Amino acid sequence: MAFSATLSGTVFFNLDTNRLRSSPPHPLISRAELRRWCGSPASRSRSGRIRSVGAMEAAAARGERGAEMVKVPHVLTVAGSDSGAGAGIQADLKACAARGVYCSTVITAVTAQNTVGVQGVDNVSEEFVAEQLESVLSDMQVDVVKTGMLPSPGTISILRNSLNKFPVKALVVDPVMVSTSGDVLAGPSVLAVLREELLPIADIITPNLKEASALLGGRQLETIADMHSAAKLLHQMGPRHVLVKGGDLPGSCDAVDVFFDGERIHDLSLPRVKTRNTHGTGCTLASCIAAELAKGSPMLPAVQVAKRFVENALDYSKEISIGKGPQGPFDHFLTLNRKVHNFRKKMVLDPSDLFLYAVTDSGMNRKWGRSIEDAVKAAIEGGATIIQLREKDAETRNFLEAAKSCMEVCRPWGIPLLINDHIDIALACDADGVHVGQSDMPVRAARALLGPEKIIRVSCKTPEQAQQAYMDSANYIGSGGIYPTNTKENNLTIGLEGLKAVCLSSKLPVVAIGGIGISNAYAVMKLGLPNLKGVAVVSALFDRECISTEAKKLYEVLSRASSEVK
Ligand SMILES: Nc1ncnc2c1ncn2[C@@H]1O[C@H](COP(=O)(O)OP(=O)(O)O)[C@@H](O)[C@H]1O
Ligand SMILES: Cc1ncc(COP(=O)(O)O)c(N)n1
Ligand SMILES: [Mg+2]
Repeated sequence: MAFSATLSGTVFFNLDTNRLRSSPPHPLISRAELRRWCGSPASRSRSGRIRSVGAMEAAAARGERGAEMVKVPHVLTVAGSDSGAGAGIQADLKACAARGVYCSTVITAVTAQNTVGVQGVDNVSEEFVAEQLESVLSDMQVDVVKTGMLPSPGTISILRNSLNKFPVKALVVDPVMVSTSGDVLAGPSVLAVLREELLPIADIITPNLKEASALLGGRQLETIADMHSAAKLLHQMGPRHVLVKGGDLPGSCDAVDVFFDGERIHDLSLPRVKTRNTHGTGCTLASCIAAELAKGSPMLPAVQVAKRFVENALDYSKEISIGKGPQGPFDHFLTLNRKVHNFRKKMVLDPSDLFLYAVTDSGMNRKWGRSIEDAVKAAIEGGATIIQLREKDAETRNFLEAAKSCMEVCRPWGIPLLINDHIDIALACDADGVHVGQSDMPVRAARALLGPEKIIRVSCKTPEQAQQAYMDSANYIGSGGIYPTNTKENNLTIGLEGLKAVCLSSKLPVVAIGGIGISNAYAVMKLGLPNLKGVAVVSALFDRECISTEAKKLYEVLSRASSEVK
């Protein structure tokens, strides 16, 4: 297939001929230089990596060679500012960032707004809207334009002219008119020009019930059947697709939006989240649609993804409290509601946390008829300094529930909780980190998923593995099996000699594991090895009748050994 990527209009690559050329030939950059900068043709064409001549010149001026540029999907939002940052430009920026898309902004109005309502509106002059549009569209490769508050007919005409001059891949029109608080953001004067100039060139319009009604001259919209008719009538005004949003549909326990593509009606339904934090849902939905379109999605999947994103964000944010008014903003990044505020959150590992490392075992808890939360609680009461959940045969859903409950147990004590192997579960319950074995997810990949603040423990049997763990940005090492153990099948026993070799070569703190219990913990700690910060135990705690008593005894033995070697 002839694949010719037009790279910023100046550099072309053709897969058939395998040739790169700059057009016209660049006076400063030779063809060989061009090829070197752009990297291998195969990787570039597949990943869409590009380099414009302008960017190459800038890199050359900085003395850089070989770096690649990546074209990112780009949404331009033309909308009003919300000082409370729940809706408008601010929601658009957050939505695009959350969806991994670059967002530039042309501000049409500045509102003084909070969770109570809109206290003031100051429209940006039409000339200055035009100037912002020219600045962005003439320079940046905008894929999709999304509109929000367009407060005057003149602003709409200016936008239409800019889009004629700088065509984009798609236009998403959210015909913002009234805020959810009931305040007017764009009066009836915009209706005619909106219908005549913008709707006909829109790829999708996303009115809520009030806006659909206003566009249709005050038609009553009270049922889903009304929304179907409205979608069809609005489609006749020219947009390629119509989404009539039913966030405000009275008496429905689902949030139903009606999508019409000119042929088929789709009722898009998701559970209605019970929350006051719905300020900005419309702006967010339209921005997410724009973001998905900018990534290359077809329309219906873009709308479905966007709707799920809004529902998910509302669900995550249902308990957050910002502002005193009836309609709060929500959290686009799904982070504000983590229940960490009252607790000491471990951000980095303190090596002394490794002292008595308790690793749970579902089989043993079952045998003794204990819940995992109770087992963890007892271990902590007895002196365990860190917990690792190792639920080899639990189903993901049950494991996540157990992990969440154990987090509730650990947090008030300031005890870190790690998840064995399952990075998804660690992320979902906001655990302090993970433990990975040599055949699990590689540490680098785990780090990329977990970010810089989570703890990663990796199993190492040899000095080479210990060095690799350090280079891969693990936080510490679990080394073993020190003694033979029943907990892990076919586990090579490295003995105290093996532990010594790992500890002496490791730049990371080490915790010893494997067959350690009350009878031999002393011998391990008594080695007094540099970096050896503690022992990890499974059966010695969890395969005993009284976990907290065993933990206490172990803690005492370890304390005695470590005070003797100091
Ligand atoms: N409580 C809710 N739970 C789930 N989805 C909702 C809720 N409220 C609104 N939505 C969804 O958010 C999007 C925005 O809809 P809506 O609130 O009607 O628009 P606007 O913010 O423009 O008034 C729609 O997809 C709608 O279904
Ligand atoms: C500046 C500005 N633009 C748009 C909205 C609508 O918000 P919603 O997303 O709740 O419809 C708003 N309240 N303020
Ligand atoms: Mg809206």
